[in-house]
Amino acid sequence: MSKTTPKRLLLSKEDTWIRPYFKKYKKLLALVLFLGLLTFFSASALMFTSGFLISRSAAIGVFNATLPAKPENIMKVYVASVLTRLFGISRPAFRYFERLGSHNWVLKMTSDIRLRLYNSLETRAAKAKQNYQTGDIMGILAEDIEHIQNLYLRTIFPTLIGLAMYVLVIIALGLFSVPFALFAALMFGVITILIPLVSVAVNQARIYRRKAKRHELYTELTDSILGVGDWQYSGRQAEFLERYNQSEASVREEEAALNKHTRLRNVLIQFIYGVLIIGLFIWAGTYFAPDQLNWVGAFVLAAFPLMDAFNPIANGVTEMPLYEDSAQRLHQLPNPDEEALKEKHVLEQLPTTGALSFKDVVFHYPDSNKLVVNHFDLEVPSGEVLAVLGKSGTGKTTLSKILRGDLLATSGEITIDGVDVSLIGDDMSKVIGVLNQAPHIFDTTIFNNVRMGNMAASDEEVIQAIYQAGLGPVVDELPNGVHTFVEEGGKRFSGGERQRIALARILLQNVPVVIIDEPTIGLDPITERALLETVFEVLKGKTVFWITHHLVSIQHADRVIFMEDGQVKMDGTPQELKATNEHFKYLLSLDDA
Ligand SMILES: Nc1ncnc2c1ncn2[C@@H]1O[C@H](COP(=O)(O)OP(=O)(O)OP(=O)(O)O)[C@@H](O)[C@H]1O
Repeated sequence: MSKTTPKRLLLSKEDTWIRPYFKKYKKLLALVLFLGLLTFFSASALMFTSGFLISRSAAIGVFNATLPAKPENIMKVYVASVLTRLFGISRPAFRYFERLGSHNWVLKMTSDIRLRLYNSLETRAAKAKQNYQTGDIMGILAEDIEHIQNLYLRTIFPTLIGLAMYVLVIIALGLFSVPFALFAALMFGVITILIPLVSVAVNQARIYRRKAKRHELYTELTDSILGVGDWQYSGRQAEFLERYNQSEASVREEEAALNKHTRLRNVLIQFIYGVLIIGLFIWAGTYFAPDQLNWVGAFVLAAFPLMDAFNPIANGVTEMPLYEDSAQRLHQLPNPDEEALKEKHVLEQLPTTGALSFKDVVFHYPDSNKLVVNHFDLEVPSGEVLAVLGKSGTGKTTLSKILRGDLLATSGEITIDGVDVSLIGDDMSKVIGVLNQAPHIFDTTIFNNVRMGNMAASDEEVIQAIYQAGLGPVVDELPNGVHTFVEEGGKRFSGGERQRIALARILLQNVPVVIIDEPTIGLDPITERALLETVFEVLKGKTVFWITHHLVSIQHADRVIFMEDGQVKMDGTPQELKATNEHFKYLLSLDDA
């Protein structure tokens, strides 16, 4: 949490998350405000007519059967009774429709914001995964968006309605007496303007603190629940509970301080009301002639419902810093509209030939400063088979994940046919296929597993890919052929056969680039060699990024690089390296053996 207050964003011109909805749903907003105004008008009018009715009835003795009632008096009482009934019905009716409208407005708007949040996170999934913990996103969804709902329901609507009532009441009083209207303007001004402003100034820091603590609580709790097994295995459940209870107590402490302030503020507001009501009583008592005293009761009673209109303003405005903080956090997310534009641009020119370019790429995992990829430079022409060798932990797999956009480079540029990989997004599966140690085999038929590579492919194309991947001899032996169920995880088939199913899927995907990350681990040398023969045969023409530890089939590579500490240490054709490089020769001899 920063101590300095950030530049105000909420409802400013730069606000792209909340302000635009005012325009988008402006008609419904105007209706809601109008209904709100009518609700309070009806409430005051109800009290006014009731006050008049009671005083008048008492004065003329309508209920006193011994006194004769004049027809004009009865008429006045009659009109007042009808109006009382009318306002008695219209007040809850307007309230109901105002609630319906305002909640409808807010739900529309928050559903738009949620969608926008999803798009924002989804368009840059890799970046989001790196930059936001799950708890962060929970915090945004649960806290920030809820705050924005409250911003409207508890602050903006009541404040606008309250201020409009304020103006109307002062004008109405001004018609009777300008000095008293000025006095009321001052009193109501203190309640609707001065107290809310002072309250927000006094509580701003505390509200930020409470929000930061609550957010920490969310993040911590989510992380801890996701890793609850670790807490249990390490026997530290008590420590976990202790930490959680401490965080919660600290949030409660802030809340208690805020509640105390709210109680004091409410007492002050009630006191000012008291002064105002007494003032109103005295003024009305002197203003109306002795035979018009029933208006006194009407005026005094009409003032009471105004409390309901003005009270929420102080509460709502005091919460502004909370909303401001939520607005700041939402604005830190990537702007989905801009991202969508970029992606649209990229979609029109999705890579087709597969020329790879790494320029000064640097990467470290968020929890470590070690540069796993360290100022890495490499150009791979389209159609080249590149073998990437190197000791365990030198960053080969990490580099391939950056290439696929699953991880976002800390700095540097990676492009395929000139297109920045981070912009390809969900379309990456149309550009890069992956054959790795553990291909995902779904619990369905061979045919369906392969079809997943390209749902638009025809049956013939699927079958062709299955045969190209060398599964012909296997499926021909099966009673149901390509429609045989693979069983869970493909356990009906051997490791080599599972890799061939994955290979068939890649063939159907028809991608320009394929990453091969040691798919032959665990296979016997004969199966390994046979699989690699098929792989390089069927992938001819594609750019292949082949991560390997040993040199079986290395003759299929056009070029070999050695990685060390996240950099290229050696680079050449297999023939060149065989002639010049001792380490390469040594590895070859190991494989031959
Ligand atoms: N998710 C992760 N978080 C933190 N560090 C990681 C993560 N994944 C990998 N590393 C670290 O990054 C370094 C490079 O790992 P990487 O898997 O890219 O190496 P590699 O060369 O592919 O290794 P191998 O040949 O064994 O597969 C290692 O030190 C590894 O411990």
